[in-house]
Amino acid sequence: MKVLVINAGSSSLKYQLYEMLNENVLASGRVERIGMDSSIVTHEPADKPEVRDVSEILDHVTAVKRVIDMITHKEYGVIGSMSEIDAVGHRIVHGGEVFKGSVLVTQEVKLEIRRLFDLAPLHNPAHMMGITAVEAVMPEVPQVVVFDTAFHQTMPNTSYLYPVPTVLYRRHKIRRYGFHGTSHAYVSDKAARYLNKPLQSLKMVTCHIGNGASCAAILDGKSFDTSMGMTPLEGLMMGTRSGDIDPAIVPFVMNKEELTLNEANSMLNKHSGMLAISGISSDMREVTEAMHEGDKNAKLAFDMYTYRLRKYIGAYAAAMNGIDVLVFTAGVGENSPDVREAVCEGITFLGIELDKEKNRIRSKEAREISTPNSRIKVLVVPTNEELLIARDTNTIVKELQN
Ligand SMILES: Nc1ncnc2c1ncn2[C@@H]1O[C@H](COP(=O)(O)OP(=O)(O)O)[C@@H](O)[C@H]1O
Ligand SMILES: CC(=O)OP(=O)(O)O
Ligand SMILES: [Mg+2]
Repeated sequence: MKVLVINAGSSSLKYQLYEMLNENVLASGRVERIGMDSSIVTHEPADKPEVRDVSEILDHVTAVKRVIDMITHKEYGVIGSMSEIDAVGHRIVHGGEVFKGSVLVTQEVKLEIRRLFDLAPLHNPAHMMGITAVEAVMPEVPQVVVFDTAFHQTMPNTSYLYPVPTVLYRRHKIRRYGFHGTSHAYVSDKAARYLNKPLQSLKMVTCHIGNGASCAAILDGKSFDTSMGMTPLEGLMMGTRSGDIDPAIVPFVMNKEELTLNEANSMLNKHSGMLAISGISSDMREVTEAMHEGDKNAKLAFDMYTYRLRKYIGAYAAAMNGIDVLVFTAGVGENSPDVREAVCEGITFLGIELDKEKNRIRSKEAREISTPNSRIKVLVVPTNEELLIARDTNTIVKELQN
């Protein structure tokens, strides 16, 4: 079976085409700047050179058509025609309390995703555009949706409720949902396999630190707590998101600076985090580089970022009454030895002993970076959200065919 995985954002659409027989990626790529004056299309076939193209792509339907053109192209395509695509799997950020696992797209499912627009205004409307675009271009092809929130639906109410009037939960479903669930699920499973131990027997903290960043406490193989909340704003300090702050700051600043709701939201989501503190960039590479060149604000941003991460790891070790495995993943977690070292060197009392040389080795494989004596195993596990989406899509569509 061939599965096309789509991660649609408001102005971008990323894709991967899988052959599920051997879980090979046939091609991947992205359309960026949808709806802007010049959109950029990047297509990476597995065995051919990368293709880049700048053109005008005004909406998601056109973007999906371009993707199909790319993967079926005579020269740089990887399949003969669109009819070879058996199913499409989508990443959906918010599944609320309704979706506890991946499902086939039906009218009802689409209605539910629409009902969740309120809870994820930046993400879910864009995903819906992806779904309707695929429907328009490939009406016969079954689609499956895989939710970032689903893995965290196992959290106990002590983890997911906020200490605010309970009417807010009953009326508006205000609670912690957590995100990056597909990634936390993938890397925790992979880490247990790497260590050759049953996942259920390990107390794990997984750190998905990319542009968005979240930690999860994994107990008995299930999500027990996670740092993102009702929206992907809570928790760790991120590229442009503040993470945890005193909630009283919001009405205070709105009043003092005469900010609208949108402006306040934008301040915390787009103009905070590492970008705000470093004054340089939201990108950890640029911040680290500036820090090594002696920039004080970059160093402060780096120190705050790693300090806040250590606090969460400590909190989750306490929450689970122990920790056996610490996992780093996503853009920063997989590629920044500086961040991993700063985090691990600050929590040695927990029983972490980092092998500094191993930590500096670059690799795309899952690997251990703690010493043999370290009581807590520290691993770097490259995430693969797309593969899990492809697997779920494959399973659900196969069941449909039987
Ligand atoms: N070599 C590197 N060193 C430090 N940070 C890196 C490196 N490569 C990537 N990153 C960080 O990874 C972040 C992107 O992570 P990623 O998981 O790809 O994000 P997204 O949330 O967009 O999927 C970038 O902002 C960058 O800071
Ligand atoms: C939910 C979320 O924060 O996603 P991303 O890391 O892709 O921004
Ligand atoms: Mg990501």
